[in-house]
Amino acid sequence: MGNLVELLSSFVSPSLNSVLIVASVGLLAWYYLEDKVAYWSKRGVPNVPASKCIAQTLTFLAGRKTMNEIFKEQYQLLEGQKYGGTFQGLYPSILVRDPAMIKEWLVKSFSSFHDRAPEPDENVDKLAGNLFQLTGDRWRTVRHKMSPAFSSAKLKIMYETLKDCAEECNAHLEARCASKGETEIDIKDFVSNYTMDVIGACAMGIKCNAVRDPENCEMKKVVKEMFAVGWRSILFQLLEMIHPKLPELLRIVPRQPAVEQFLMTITKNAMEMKTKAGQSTRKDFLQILMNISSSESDVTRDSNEDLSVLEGGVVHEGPIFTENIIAGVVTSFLFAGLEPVSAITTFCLYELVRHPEMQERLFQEIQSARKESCGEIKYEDLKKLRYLDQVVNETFRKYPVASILARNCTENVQISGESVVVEKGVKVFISTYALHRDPTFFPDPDKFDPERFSEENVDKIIPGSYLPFGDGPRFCIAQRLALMDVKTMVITLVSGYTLHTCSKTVDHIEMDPKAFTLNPKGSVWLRLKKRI
Ligand code: HEM
Repeated sequence: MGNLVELLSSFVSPSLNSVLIVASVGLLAWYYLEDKVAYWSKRGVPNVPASKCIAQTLTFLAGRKTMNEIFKEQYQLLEGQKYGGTFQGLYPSILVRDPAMIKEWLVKSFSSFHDRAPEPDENVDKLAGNLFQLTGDRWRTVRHKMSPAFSSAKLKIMYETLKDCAEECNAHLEARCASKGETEIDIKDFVSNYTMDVIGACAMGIKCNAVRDPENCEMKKVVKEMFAVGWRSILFQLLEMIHPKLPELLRIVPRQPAVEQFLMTITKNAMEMKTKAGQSTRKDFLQILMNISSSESDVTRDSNEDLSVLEGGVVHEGPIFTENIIAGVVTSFLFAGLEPVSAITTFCLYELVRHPEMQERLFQEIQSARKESCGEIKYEDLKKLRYLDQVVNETFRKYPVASILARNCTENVQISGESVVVEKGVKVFISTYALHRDPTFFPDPDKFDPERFSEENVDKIIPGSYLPFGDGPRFCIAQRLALMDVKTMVITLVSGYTLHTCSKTVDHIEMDPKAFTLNPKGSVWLRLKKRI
């Protein structure tokens, strides 16, 4: 080969030589790119062209559009299709639109779509050993062992923690209302402090003091950093667009190393403190993980969760609850538990301000539950609050905070009734934001209407069209905790205060284009008036 190049070179001038080399490289690159971008067209699959997808991702990275809007645009471009091809950079992915197909892929065909992404390299990303990112049997084992942490018995204990945190919020608000009987407040920030206290206590058994002393809450700062879209996360995504494994090869993680360091250290310190303190009766997530790790777990199977699919596979043998896995799982709970819960609570309170009649109906419902329960809303009473359930469900419909579901195709699968084969490695996306705002499934989607979830109407919702917590064996492990968390805060505020607009309340909440979840942009101001 070397001789051939030399021979050819002797016939052409050096400048012609360079032109030939550049042209050949260009031609090869063209064939490579052409093959990539024509992936779906060659297979006869309707698709959003790669050029459009790349342009959309760049608008997200430039902070001009939210990821939800982009997926909604793609969903609309594929109008009339059950699914369609899209691209993540140069790599093919599928956006599923049809609720029946969504159900099938998330639930029935789970064995072909059991991961969210290919297995990460934990040597590069030390926190990658968490439930979101774990794959295959290791995910199966961790999920199986962690599920009992969300059983009814454990939730009942956590409810007491939630109530303590809500009490602290109430004391803070009462102090603010002391002179005038009312106060104006950035409810987004306030609720996020409450959520920080709750999740710090539930995840690690630590007191974050975010409500009492927000300025000095280190954990809150770190969580903010974790979610911030900075140059690292932008670079990470640009590299991923070229090749999904490129960031890993270049040892780039989407967050600052200091964040990782802080979280590893705080988990390690908390573990050391717990070990020193001896066997604790507290059942925060870290304690449960430590118990599993030392094979002293006293957790029992949660009868409410169907683990049959999990049990269908091989449960991983051998020690997997390493320090990194424990840190990964527990910190993923911190992140999963903070932004979505505080965002949904904020949206819910904002809608209640916009709909005073709903606020009043909710207040009456809570009051009568209190009367029946000697003045206190107990864990068991939560399920009696039907209207609260409707209001919260409708908030999740209009604002599905975790609005994009992702799966990685783990083996070639033929689409039912079609010749198209989804190849191993193709990413699958579901935009709950687009589904929840599709008038086919939810008429007049911009209207906040809790009646969609009334006893008479709830059965009209098409299975697979309403998925605030995902579906199938990988649905949100903490769904019931999240609902309890949101409801406790709403009960506290609606019971003690009437919620109103103030001069700083916006007419329409804009979404933060820099957030990965659906999150209000900027502050959300409300006026709280103490009930007498
Ligand atoms: C409003 C609150 C929340 C919402 C809307 C929400 C939503 C979701 C969604 C949509 C998924 C993906 C499901 C799927 O792919 O099918 C998920 C997964 C997950 N969530 Fe949540 N979540 C919330 C709160 C929480 C909390 C409080 C925690 C932890 C304490 C948590 C922990 C997790 C974990 C660990 C997963 C990954 C589960 C797995 O892959 O096995 N989430 N959540």
